[in-house]
Amino acid sequence: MAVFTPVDEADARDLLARYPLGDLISLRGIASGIENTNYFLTTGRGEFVLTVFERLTREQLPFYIELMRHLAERTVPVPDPQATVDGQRIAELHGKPCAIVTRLPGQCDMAPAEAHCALVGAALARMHLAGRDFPLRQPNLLGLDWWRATAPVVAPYLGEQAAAMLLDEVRIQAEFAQGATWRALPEGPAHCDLFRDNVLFAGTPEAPELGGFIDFYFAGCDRWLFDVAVCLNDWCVAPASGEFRPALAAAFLRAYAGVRPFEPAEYAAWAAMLRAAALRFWISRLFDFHLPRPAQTLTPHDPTHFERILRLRRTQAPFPLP
Ligand SMILES: Nc1ncnc2c1ncn2[C@@H]1O[C@H](COP(=O)(O)OP(=O)(O)O)[C@@H](O)[C@H]1O
Ligand SMILES: N[C@@H](CCOP(=O)(O)O)C(=O)O
Repeated sequence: MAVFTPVDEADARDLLARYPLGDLISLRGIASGIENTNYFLTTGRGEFVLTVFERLTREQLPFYIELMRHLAERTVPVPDPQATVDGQRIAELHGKPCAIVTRLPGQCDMAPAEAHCALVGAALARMHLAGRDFPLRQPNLLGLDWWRATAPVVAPYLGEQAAAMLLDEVRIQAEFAQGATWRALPEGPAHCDLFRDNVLFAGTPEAPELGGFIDFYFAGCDRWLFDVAVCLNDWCVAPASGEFRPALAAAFLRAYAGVRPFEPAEYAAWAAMLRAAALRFWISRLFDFHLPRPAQTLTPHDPTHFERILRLRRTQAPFPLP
């Protein structure tokens, strides 16, 4: 359950008094999610999501909030942060920063078909292109520097072989990030966590329509190919083994490349990037599993899933880019 900060109707009314969004009609806590407190908020002007930020500070939020605003303005389907009557998109509730964003239609689909993968691939490429003129810069805060700092912290919780693989992969990724191929990769604002639970679909399972992308709070400027690799490792694999499902991977990559064709450096970097994406989530899952935050009440995600995926990506040829 992801309501860390309880919000009652009186709180919501007080908050809404600062926004031109009409009166409160209903307020309902959202059970899923692991980072923030989220409520569905219905007002006289429509349906919104109220997020109370549990981890991010007010100073860290403008990058995420302005990025969503920038993308929404360019018709990428993402939550649109609403402004108060005095033009602020970040407010405060119970001493924590909060935001009200538009509610996107649909639900996530944890068993996607080719049609879902194609919709997400094309929209991800559109999102990357739409972010090119976004003026704020913030690195992916869970990128290489964080892997280097955190891998030695979590390695003692692993067996000898797994710890050796973890530290070896961090070393390889650090070398890779020093090279000309990495420097030539196109980059810009990236979602960095576009897993199946962060994409909503309307329509029907047979004829899905994209509701949009949510949960931008791990976003940062990174190589666009990293976003593609994060998606491939989640959307296009058999859940038990982590092996690629070729039809899903092909549908995703073809749709992405149909909007933004891959560049030569991206072909050269693809195998390393699939490993980087597996490493990123293996480390964060190990960290959440072995060193949970004091207030964390949720079951952490299984780290061994990404250990398995990393091992596969280190030993098998990658699914080819089109
Ligand atoms: N803008 C939105 N539109 C519709 N549903 C949303 C929106 N934002 C969040 N949700 C719902 O809230 C859930 C948790 O949100 P999420 O951002 O993933 O939380 P967390 O950051 O805590 O992981 C999502 O799975 C989705 O059901
Ligand atoms: N996608 C990450 C966990 C981040 O959680 P989210 O609910 O905020 O997307 C993982 O699967 O490890």
